Order: sequence, then structure tokens, then C-alpha cells
Amino acid sequence: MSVKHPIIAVTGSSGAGTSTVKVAFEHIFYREGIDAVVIEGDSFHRYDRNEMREKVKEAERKGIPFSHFGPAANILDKLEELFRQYSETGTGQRRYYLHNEEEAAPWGQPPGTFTPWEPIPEGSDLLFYEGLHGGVVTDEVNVAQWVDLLIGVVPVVNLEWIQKIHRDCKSRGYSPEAVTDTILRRMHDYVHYITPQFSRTDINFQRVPTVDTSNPFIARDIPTPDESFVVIRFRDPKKFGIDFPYLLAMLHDSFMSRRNTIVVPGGKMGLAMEIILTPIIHEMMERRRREL
Ligand SMILES: Nc1ncnc2c1ncn2[C@@H]1O[C@H](COP(=O)(O)OP(=O)(O)OP(=O)(O)O)[C@@H](O)[C@H]1O
Ligand SMILES: O=C(CO)[C@H](O)[C@H](O)COP(=O)(O)O
Repeated sequence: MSVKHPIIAVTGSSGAGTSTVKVAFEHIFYREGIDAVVIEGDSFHRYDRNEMREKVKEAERKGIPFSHFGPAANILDKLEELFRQYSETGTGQRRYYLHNEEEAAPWGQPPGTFTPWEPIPEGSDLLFYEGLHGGVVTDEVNVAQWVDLLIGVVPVVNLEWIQKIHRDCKSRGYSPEAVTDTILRRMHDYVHYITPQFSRTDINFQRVPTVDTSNPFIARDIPTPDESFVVIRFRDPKKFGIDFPYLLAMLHDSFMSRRNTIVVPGGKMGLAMEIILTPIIHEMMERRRREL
């Protein structure tokens, strides 16, 4: 935790919507004039695409669980080191994982490879992480301890799988069968490393469809925002001074389902994020300015 060099992490499974949520944060940073260093969690994978495919085959031969969700396929020690260093000094190293031709072209590298490590820009106001492991804790690392605001993006799993299948087929050139195999292969690590994070998060945004998603593997399209609600759970509402009567007034058709949980129409997810997160981030920056 740091007042001078705060860290915000948005964590969620593959296809959960963390990249989509990142855009909402970038809008808030722009409006608040905040200089945020963005870290993409995929850049802390341990292997590039070709190496990973070989490691997957090797693990399958040995009958051991192995996936991008687990510590064996990610350099989580370096992720914790980045968070610790940034938290203490506002400095660190980052790189990018290039998923497709569009991302790879500017770097002159093939898709499925990492860019070189580079120093993060100096003078940033905060570090913003988006990826799989923003709140991960294992026997070897505790990434969560360095995070000042930890957000979970956790659509109900049938919806998450629909989103992943559609995105991986449309943007990464995979077949529905290949994505389904990936989902199956990742299940052990999903249960042991991804979902436990959502008990540590400060706020979870959980999109719940109001249309049938009973068989996510044959869904023709992703349920739209208007075909869903968003369950927003606050682990400790007092920590950030959450004003539920204000939120209920601002978010039409929202309602409280528990003392720490407000439910909003799916189409209001962006507005809900803005009116919930902006004051939290604004106060974070005020505290930083007083400390500098
Ligand atoms: N709130 C939402 N409403 C409708 N569609 C969504 C929503 N969030 C995400 N999606 C869709 O789900 C798919 C996956 O979203 P996104 O790419 O943000 O996931 P991700 O968590 O970043 O995945 P990965 O970690 O694998 O990169 C995309 O097609 C995106 O358009
Ligand atoms: O989405 C991801 C997170 O789970 C991985 O970053 C992505 O799947 C990398 O694997 P590939 O090289 O096959 O795209």
C-alpha cells in the first residue's frame, strides 16, 4: 500500500471483461488529469505462444494441470516485485504480450511474443494493472498486499465463457472447440488461483444475464448490457465512504440486495463505475498531493 505511489488493480479471468473495464478507468484518468502507468497482466506470462504450446503438451503427457491461470505459467514473483518497487519508489519495469497481428505490427515482432522489458515512465500518479492476477496470493507470492484499490470483474461463469469464446474466435483466430478445450484445461488453476482473488477484492462487478445462457458453448452472441444486471459488491463500504442512498438515487432502477451490495441494470454499468470509482480515485490523488 502506498499514498505517494498508489496501485489500482483490475483482476478477472480471461474473457471476463477486464480490458473493457480498463477503458472505463482510462476515461476517469483522462477527466481527472491523472498520469497512470498501465500494466497488462498478460505480459507476466512465463512463456511466449510457441513455448507455451510445447509446455501444455508436456503437461498433458504427464497428466498435470497447467495453464495461463496458474503460477507455473506466470512470473508472479516479478509482478510482485514490480508492485513492491512501484509502491516504494514509483519506478519499475514493464513489457507487453502481443496477442495478434494488429498488436504486433508496431513492434515488428510476430504475434504471441513479448516486447523487451523497458522502464516505466517517470513521474506517474499511479500504476494501473489489468489482468488475471492483480489479487493473487500463493505460497510464494502475495501480490494483493501491494494493491490500494483491488477491483474484480467477475461475470457469472456461463457469461464469462460466452464472452471468451466470442472474443477469442473474433479477435485471436481460435475455433470455438479450441477455446472450449482451453476453458477445460484451465479449470484447476481457475479454482485455485483466479476465483480466490474475488474474496480479497474491494469491489466486485458481476454481470448477470437476464437471458438464457444455459449452454454457453453454443451461444450465438454475447448478452448485451440491456440483457443483464450488474451485481456490485463492496467488501467494506465504509473503507471508501460508499453512499448507497446517493447511488440508488443516481442509478435508475437500481436496488440493494444486501447491506453491501447494489444491483444496477446492465446498461448502467459504465455510469455506476464512474460515480463509484471517480470519488475514490479523486481522494486517492488528494492524499498523494498532500504527501508529496
Ligand atoms: N460489460 C460488457 N457488456 C458486453 N460485452 C462485454 C462486457 N465486458 C466484456 N464484454 C465482451 O466480452 C469479450 C471479452 O472482453 P475483454 O476483452 O474485455 O475480456 P478480458 O478480460 O480483457 O480478456 P483477456 O484477459 O483474455 O484479455 C469482448 O468481446 C467484450 O466485448
Ligand atoms: O487471454 C489470455 C489470458 O488468459 C492469454 O494472455 C492469452 O490467451 C495468451 O495465449 P495465446 O497466445 O494463446 O493468445
